[in-house]
Amino acid sequence: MKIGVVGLGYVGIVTSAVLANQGHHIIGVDIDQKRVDGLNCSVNPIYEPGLDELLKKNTGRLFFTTDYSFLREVDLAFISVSTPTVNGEIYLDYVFSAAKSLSKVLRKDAVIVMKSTVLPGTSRKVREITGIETVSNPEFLKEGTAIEDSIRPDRVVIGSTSKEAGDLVEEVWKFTNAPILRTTPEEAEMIKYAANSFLAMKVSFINEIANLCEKIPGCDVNNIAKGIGFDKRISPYFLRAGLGWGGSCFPKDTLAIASYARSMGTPLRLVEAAIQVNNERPRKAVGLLKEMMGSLKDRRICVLGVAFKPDTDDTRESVSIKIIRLLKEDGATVFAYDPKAKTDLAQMTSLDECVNMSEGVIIATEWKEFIGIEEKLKGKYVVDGRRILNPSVLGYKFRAIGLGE
Ligand SMILES: NC(=O)C1=CN([C@@H]2O[C@H](COP(=O)(O)OP(=O)(O)OC[C@H]3O[C@@H](n4cnc5c(N)ncnc54)[C@H](O)[C@@H]3O)[C@@H](O)[C@H]2O)C=CC1
Ligand SMILES: O=C(O)[C@H]1O[C@H](OP(=O)(O)OP(=O)(O)OC[C@H]2O[C@@H](n3ccc(=O)[nH]c3=O)[C@H](O)[C@@H]2O)[C@H](O)[C@@H](O)[C@@H]1O
Repeated sequence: MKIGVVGLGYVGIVTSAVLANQGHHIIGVDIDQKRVDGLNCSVNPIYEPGLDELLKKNTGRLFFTTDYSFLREVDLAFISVSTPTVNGEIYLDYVFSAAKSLSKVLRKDAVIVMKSTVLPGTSRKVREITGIETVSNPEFLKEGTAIEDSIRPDRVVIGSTSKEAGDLVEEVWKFTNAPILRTTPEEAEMIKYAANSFLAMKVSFINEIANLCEKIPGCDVNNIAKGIGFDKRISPYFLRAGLGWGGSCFPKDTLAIASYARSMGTPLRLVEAAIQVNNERPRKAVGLLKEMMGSLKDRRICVLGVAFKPDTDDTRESVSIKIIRLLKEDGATVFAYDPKAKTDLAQMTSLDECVNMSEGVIIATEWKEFIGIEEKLKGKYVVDGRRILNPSVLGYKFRAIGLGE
């Protein structure tokens, strides 16, 4: 098929590469000229394991442009533009702007596929604006394992009002062999928010249990997570206690659905509580350090990990960035190291420099590279925010999330 992909970010580039690899011809459109020029010269603006290789392997079937008119002949066009929250509410202008541009160029029998995460009713509105069948096909990939998640998703959700349009989208994802759920567009949109909210809530739940475990001598939240995770009804996933959830999606999606629900007169109290618990996590990390070090004024602190999670260079809503800000507010001099991500807020150094120059260390992201660095950390005040260190090696200048004294 000839497929358009509008919005070349994490989702758009991965979708382009994966579908090109299935033999489709992809025309990717973005408003960012630099991004498009880079992609046409095999310069990938994002880091995602395996993505560079997949893009290179399929260069013959991938074309990137800022010009929507190249989409005239496509059978379907994905919308994968950003849907941020502004003042706690979803901002849909990028989606509607993309839809208007598509309406000027697409064939009337083409299909628009909404991959962006949008509130219930948005895909239907895009259909009204464009006069073109619009199918909701939410994306569930995780950064860091985006290609694998896209090729082998747990399920594919297709929400359509037209059976034929839904069938066309089903045809595209048939290769995944994943269970396919056909729904209304609103149900598909709601499934996406319910999934992200539930996962975020699960993490906030274990983080609250971690807070309690810290008060109980001999109690380690990791063992509690293991113990409850064996129960198939709970499952072991998304029970890693730590410094909370960041990234481009959980924070904005929980806020968007909570605010939407309030506007409908049915607040999502559990989701709101999960957000509140999460908002407290950065201060928690700094608090644990202060419990050991006292005032942080003019003290040198190393933050290990800047990305919101390992295997990505994405720092959007990263807990680490929030921790760096809090440390600076307390007057600390902050150094940071991350294998892939960068920030202007702290002095970026190598791992060894970061640790050696500092009195205190906070592990904010669980990169593999930080596993087994206990020897390097000896003598420093350490907060293990992601539970990757062996507490018995580090002794008394050490605090870990969810570990009772
Ligand atoms: N990042 C992720 O892991 C996931 C993201 N999503 C959802 O997918 C959507 C996209 O997310 P990301 O890929 O992270 O976004 P992103 O911010 O990385 O990329 C979005 C791209 O859209 C472009 N864009 C904005 N307006 C445009 C327009 N009118 N025409 C053409 N291009 C335009 C921007 O220049 C940018 O390159 C969001 O709704 C997000 O919630 C869903 C699942 C996973
Ligand atoms: O809508 C989206 O954009 C995506 O959001 C998340 O994916 P992602 O944000 O890439 O990363 P996750 O692996 O879900 O991690 C999110 C945050 O939760 C934290 N987390 C995750 C799991 C856990 O057990 N504990 C924990 O603290 C991570 O450190 C990270 O900060 C969802 O997992 C995807 O299914 C969804 O498609």
